[in-house]
Amino acid sequence: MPLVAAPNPAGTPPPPVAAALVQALAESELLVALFDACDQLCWCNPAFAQRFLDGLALPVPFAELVQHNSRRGLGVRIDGGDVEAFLRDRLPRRRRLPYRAFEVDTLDGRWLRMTHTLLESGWLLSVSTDITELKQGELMLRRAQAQAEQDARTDMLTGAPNRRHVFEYGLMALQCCDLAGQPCSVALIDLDHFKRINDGHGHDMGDAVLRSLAAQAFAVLRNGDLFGRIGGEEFLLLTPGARQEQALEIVERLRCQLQPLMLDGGARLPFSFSAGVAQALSGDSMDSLITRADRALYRAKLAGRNRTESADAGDGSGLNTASSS
Ligand SMILES: Nc1nc2c(ncn2[C@@H]2O[C@H](COP(=O)(O)OP(=O)(O)OP(=O)(O)O)[C@@H](O)[C@H]2O)c(=O)[nH]1
Repeated sequence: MPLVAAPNPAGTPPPPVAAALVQALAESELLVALFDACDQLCWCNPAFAQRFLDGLALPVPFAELVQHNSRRGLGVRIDGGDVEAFLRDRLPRRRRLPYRAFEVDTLDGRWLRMTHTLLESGWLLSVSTDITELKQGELMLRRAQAQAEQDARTDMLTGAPNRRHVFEYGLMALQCCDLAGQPCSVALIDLDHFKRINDGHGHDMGDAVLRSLAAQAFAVLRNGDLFGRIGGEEFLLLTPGARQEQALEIVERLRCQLQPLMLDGGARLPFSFSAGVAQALSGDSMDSLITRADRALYRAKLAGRNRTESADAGDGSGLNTASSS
């Protein structure tokens, strides 16, 4: 007999509709459960039973259901793993709102989106959907996005921050130091006769030298310092909070301790760099600051390389010379 639409679709369905509803719940992949006013699980559909009942006979108290599934390694993941504390916290809160929707992850690594509807009778209808695949996709997307953001800031050859990131971080550091009345210095670092290394040992060996310099620089950095690659064989060390003399000390420590590249067979390929150090003046941009460091670097190259020169009045800074070789 064809079903006739009920005059009040929200009211009690006629028996055939009620039977169809129960059948639909039985076949559904949704996890459906009904808890009575004393929080005993009184009815659930097969999907829920298969997942959480594991032979438990109904009615079963909510607390027992949680304990049972926690022991089986299938229950809700509980921070700190203290099931009793979880129950003490949750039991009074389960019926505070007429409707709640939330996500939980379970001990077997799956995710559920759950809804709790408090019925007028005081019973609680729980309907859950497995959203594990959705969550995994979301996680992969988040990881890919974080990786893309990291790649956009990183020089792929050396793993050091790239030019864009150095300039962005540098501008921020300049502004912060200026506001705080703190010094901020940079060292422009340029490998010496790098063309000769490329020509004499090959481009790959040149690449290995670039990587070696970056790795050795990371080892001398202080918290808040940044060492990045801003050009082919040109690097910038940014030292927020450091005066010119302190930046000079840091770069000199790196220069004097620089280890040669170890080649196959135990041979060593020594390399060096020259550097120019400059301290920011109020209102300096990254460009104006680097221009002064570049003039100091130029003098270091002219003076024979493998040395560090500091910006002085002649470079437009008005600061004293503090060179080292
Ligand atoms: N291996 C390698 N070489 C690079 C890279 N980027 C730039 N170079 C090389 O770096 C060399 C820079 O040469 P120059 O500008 O003449 O400088 P230099 O030989 O270091 O001489 P000085 O700076 O005057 O001491 C060029 O031969 C470039 O091809 C890179 O990513 N890898």
